[in-house]
Amino acid sequence: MSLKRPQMVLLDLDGTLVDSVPDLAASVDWMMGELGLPACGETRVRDWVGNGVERLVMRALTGELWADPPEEAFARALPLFRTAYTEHNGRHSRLFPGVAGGLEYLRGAGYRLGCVTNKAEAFTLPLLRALGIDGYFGIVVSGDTLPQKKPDPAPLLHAAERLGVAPARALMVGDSEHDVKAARAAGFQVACVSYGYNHGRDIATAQPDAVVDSLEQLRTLLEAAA
Ligand SMILES: O=C(O)COP(=O)(O)O
Ligand SMILES: [Mg+2]
Repeated sequence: MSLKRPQMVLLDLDGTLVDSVPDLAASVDWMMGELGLPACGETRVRDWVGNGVERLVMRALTGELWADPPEEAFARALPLFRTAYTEHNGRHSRLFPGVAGGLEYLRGAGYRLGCVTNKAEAFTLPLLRALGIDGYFGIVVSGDTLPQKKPDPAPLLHAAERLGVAPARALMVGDSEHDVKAARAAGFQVACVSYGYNHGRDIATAQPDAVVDSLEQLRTLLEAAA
């Protein structure tokens, strides 16, 4: 499907701009060690990223995507994870191939840019700075900026309002079904990257308007937009 030319592009963080799994997995595994529990490893953690820090910790404790651990275990685990991730965040996280070129193109072509992530703000801003990409975004909406996270449309609508763009002229670029659902509910167009984290499922099944293999391919997509 071809896109209508947007005025604003909002980019998801984990799995879209940044491969953050090595640092997240190291932090989860340190937390598990402190709790006397077995490590989870990068492969499982990759399938658990995308719904914020609290849900990641719940997934590590239960081994399930949507199960709730006992409250007491969660209350012990969350501060341990936060301590570890404050330490590890950005250490081994890297931009995915094509991100630097893609952001440069988008800025050069005059698109208003924002970052909308479910990652908590205390981790989002240092990570964007560590990777040298904080300067691209006119707005950053983190997982705890508002009471709602993606797949709720509120973070996307908040960014659109702040940047003065109508939802119909906005494009969300993400890696997971939560990005697609949030974009649909907000009345945005949505493109997804094929390389990110989507709980191990092919993102095409979430039916975004387009799938790209690198952010550099956004150029082709946007230049073809009507
Ligand atoms: O789950 C997280 O903490 C971050 O996820 P997102 O950047 O893909 O929204
Ligand atoms: Mg993501």
